Amino acid sequence: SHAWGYAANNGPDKWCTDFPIADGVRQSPIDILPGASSYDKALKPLKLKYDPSNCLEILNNGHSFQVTFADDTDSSTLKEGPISGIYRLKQFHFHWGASDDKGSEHTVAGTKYPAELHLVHWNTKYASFGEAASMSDGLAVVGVFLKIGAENANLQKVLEAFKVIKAKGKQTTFADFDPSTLLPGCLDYWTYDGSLTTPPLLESVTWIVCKEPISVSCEQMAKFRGLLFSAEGEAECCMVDNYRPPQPLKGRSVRASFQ
Ligand SMILES: CCN[C@H]1CN(CCOCC)S(=O)(=O)c2sc(S(N)(=O)=O)cc21
Ligand SMILES: [Zn+2]
Repeated sequence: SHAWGYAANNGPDKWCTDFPIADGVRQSPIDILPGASSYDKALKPLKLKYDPSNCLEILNNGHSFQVTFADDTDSSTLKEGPISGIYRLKQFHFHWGASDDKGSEHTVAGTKYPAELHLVHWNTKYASFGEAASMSDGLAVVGVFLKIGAENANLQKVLEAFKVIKAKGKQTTFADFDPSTLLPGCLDYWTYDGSLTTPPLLESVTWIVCKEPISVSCEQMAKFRGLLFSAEGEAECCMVDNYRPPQPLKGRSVRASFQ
């Protein structure tokens, strides 16, 4: 069986063949309906603490690009919010479209954003990321929407690395980056129980989606679209539309940390 991707022959509508959980009860992303979400006053503010020295490398994995972090200590963590305990930052990555009218995975009352940032954390009650990824409370992903506007200076360092990770399988060292510079000023969020949005689609994610987007310029979005799904020597295939569409809610409730 050919590897999964986002094309017509291996994209989201085909994933259920190799990953039957694609039709599961807590799949992500979803369309968030603010009017149907319930304010929960027990939800705490997000407590995010990131140490830039934990930043290791940036790589093109053929599905997105991701920045990976050292996760052998509690120096880059997510606490409070809807979760209990300590979750460590493992990596962040993005999803985006071929044009500015699509690209995010979560949508808000049907509105698609041009891109979405995911900060992936794992529950330290488990011995490793790999073990946590298979547990119902194993992962917590913070999602941040990107909206077309002013150039985002905090993205420049990431964009500059693209020239050396253009093709699938390329990676390079990436140091001293503080992912908190990519968070919006207001950390109001929606939260619900979901899954990875790519295979293996594990139903182990507490989703925390920020209401406020961060900005990205259309020139910066053009650079995202200059990355390739394809490896060196293969026919070039632009890395665009690497997003899964919203999935059925199947009775789940979405809580809001704000009124
Ligand atoms: C391209 C593969 N993407 C996966 C890779 N990982 C999963 C691998 O787990 C097996 C042990 S991951 O936990 O880093 C992760 S988080 C998200 S998302 N879009 O839902 O934030 C996708 C993925
Ligand atoms: Zn993602």
